[in-house]
Amino acid sequence: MPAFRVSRRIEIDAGHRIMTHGSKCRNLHGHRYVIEAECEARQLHADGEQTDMVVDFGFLKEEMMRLIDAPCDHGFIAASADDELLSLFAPQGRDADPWLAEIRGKVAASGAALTVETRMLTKLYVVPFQPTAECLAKHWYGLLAEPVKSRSDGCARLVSLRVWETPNCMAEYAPG
Ligand SMILES: Nc1nc2c(c(=O)[nH]1)N=C([C@H](O)[C@H](O)COP(=O)(O)OP(=O)(O)OP(=O)(O)O)CN2
Repeated sequence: MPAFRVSRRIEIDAGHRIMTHGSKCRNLHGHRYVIEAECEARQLHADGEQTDMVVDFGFLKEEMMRLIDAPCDHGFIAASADDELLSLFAPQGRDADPWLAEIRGKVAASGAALTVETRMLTKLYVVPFQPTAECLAKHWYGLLAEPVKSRSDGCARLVSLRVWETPNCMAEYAPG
């Protein structure tokens, strides 16, 4: 079946580590992540402000900035299971255990937790998985799928979400 596809990229800077990695990715390090959302529609909008579009690139950018850039850019992305790492971020003068329990509660309830109530007031985004490119692609796909549908008045669907960690390394999530 023929279809139209459009895609939009944003770039963010964020730190992470893969605690189970056998080599250098165990270290705290950062990436300029490139994130690309691809959307598809069988038919273009027939009328309104998105006439002859799958979804307005501007709407797609707004949603990617709200859901991905705002919580993660210039932040640190951490796995909720990474006790050693999270203890480094616990605010000074506070017992780390209740702080961590609160964050894990938010992760369990909402799928992720954003806080700047940390040591050095660092922006911290905690997720219930290891922050590999694959898992981040699936996570961001999950956040973006519904807004793509609603901002396109049901015309478009999110086909895939790609995450480049480096110019040479990309992971894609596409539920099919
Ligand atoms: N399948 C995956 N493999 C790796 C991931 C990942 O998310 N999914 N992540 C890492 C590290 O985080 C690392 O930053 C990237 O690894 P690597 O290719 O070794 O990085 P380079 O700096 O060598 O990349 P180049 O662009 O080739 O210089 C490891 N593996």
